[in-house]
Amino acid sequence: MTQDEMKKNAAWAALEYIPRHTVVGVGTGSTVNHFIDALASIKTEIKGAVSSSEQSTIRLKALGIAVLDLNDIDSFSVYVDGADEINAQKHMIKGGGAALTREKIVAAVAEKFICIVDSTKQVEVLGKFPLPVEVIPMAASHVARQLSKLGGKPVLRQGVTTDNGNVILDVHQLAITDPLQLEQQINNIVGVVCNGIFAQRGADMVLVGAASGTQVIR
Ligand SMILES: O=C(CO)[C@H](O)[C@H](O)COP(=O)(O)O
Repeated sequence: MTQDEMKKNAAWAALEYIPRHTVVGVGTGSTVNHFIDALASIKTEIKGAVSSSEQSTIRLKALGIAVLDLNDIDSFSVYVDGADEINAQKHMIKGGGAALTREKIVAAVAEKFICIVDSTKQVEVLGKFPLPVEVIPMAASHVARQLSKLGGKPVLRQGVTTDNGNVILDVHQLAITDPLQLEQQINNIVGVVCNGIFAQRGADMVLVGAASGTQVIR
């Protein structure tokens, strides 16, 4: 089974956990693209979606799913998104697709975060995947210096501007043994908009697509 087939299995398995007649939170990425396809199959049974990126919005609308403004919604039940890495505590690194800030915002409003991944994303310690940090462009050098002091090797992601008009620093060589603390520490650097550690708001449930079937971790 290919990695993409494992992603697809996890994504379609999420349908079972989507409450009907409500708004659904939708993440970003290739795994989520499969989830959007799955969501289209029940589009008449949901009220619409809140999207975490322009990319997902385009796909949702193309498949006839209404996209709602987060500011018009007080709360909703379920947010479904992928991850670049996830540990046993359901803490994640996200932002490989540069959508981390909007993902964190939409996830914050959801009652439940369902993470859909293939089994290659499961790790013991976060940090092998370079940690994405969204930064105000004029602060990029300052933030890079501060991230270096934390032991990381920040690299500006070339040719990428986020949906919010910012840049991404990918921080290599971090062994993230205390995700909660590092998430907060990086947030405190002036010029940082958001970092890709999702520990304060981790996942509530993980669906792991593997060759042997889809595993549910609660
Ligand atoms: O955080 C993300 C986008 O910002 C994605 O969820 C993450 O990069 C995983 O992507 P994929 O499903 O393509 O492997």
